[in-house]
Amino acid sequence: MSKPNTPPDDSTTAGPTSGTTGKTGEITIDDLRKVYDPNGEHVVAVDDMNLEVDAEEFVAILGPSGCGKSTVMDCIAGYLEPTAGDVLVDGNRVSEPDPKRGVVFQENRLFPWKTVQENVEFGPQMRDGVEEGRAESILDEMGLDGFEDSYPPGLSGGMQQRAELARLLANDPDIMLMDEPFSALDALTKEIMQEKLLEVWERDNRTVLFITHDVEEAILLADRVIVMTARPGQVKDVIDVDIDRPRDREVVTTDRFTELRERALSVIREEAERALEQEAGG
Ligand SMILES: Nc1ncnc2c1ncn2[C@@H]1O[C@H](COP(=O)(O)OP(=O)(O)OP(=O)(O)O)[C@@H](O)[C@H]1O
Repeated sequence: MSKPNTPPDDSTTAGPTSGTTGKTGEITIDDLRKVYDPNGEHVVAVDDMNLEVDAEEFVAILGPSGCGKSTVMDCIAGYLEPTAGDVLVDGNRVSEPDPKRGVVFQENRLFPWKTVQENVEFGPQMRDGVEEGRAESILDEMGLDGFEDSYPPGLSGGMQQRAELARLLANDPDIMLMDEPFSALDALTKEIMQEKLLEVWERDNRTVLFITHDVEEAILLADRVIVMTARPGQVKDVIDVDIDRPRDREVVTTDRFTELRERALSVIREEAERALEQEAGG
């Protein structure tokens, strides 16, 4: 990648902060366009996408399948270079991955040949060394006390995702980029993970960008829900989730939650139908 990236890839360096707030983790997506061109196919995944995410905000992204959600996230992570436009974090153009922008996918990226604790310590070890007792305390918080020496393949799906979250937190990220992180989990485990994430976020206030297909999950967790259009993806609707925090599962039974869910569903339905028409049209 050719574009300059101002902050060095060093988590010990105090990075620039967001304006006058002193907070870090502000994301600016500015006229983002991403075109894939495998075998000359020219797939415009995202076009004219604009979005500001405040430092420490929790934003969920909903949208029809294939509308470019993961593409946007991969550009923020620094895995993909935009075709046009910019992605800025705290005012600096993103051009490569950085542990300050931690990513969680549906399938974990744990090393199967390393123990849970070794996985959690791997990131810090590669940079400035492991702080005594830190991995243990994060694992304890994730409910993995006693599983430090287990190998990931021997754990349940929910425990693997908790270990994945612990691995991410060990890097002390400003931004957590989460791409359908709980969608492969059973309903109960998913609820437990949502509560765990809310607990961690409400305490640490890191910026979270959370892709999901689950409208209830988006509204339960986020400050704002962004609904994207069918491909090429751009922002179709922004829903402010004006429900008090801390939130618990009871909020899903409230009238306000139902109103927000209906609004999100109707916008997504419209865009999902457009996406289907596009597919049918080739
Ligand atoms: N590496 C690639 N090469 C070619 N086309 C790609 C590539 N990656 C994604 N695409 C296409 O770009 C579009 C957007 O894909 P993307 O994965 O960002 O969408 P998404 O909204 O995350 O989808 P889903 O909800 O199904 O996960 C899709 O049409 C997809 O097929």
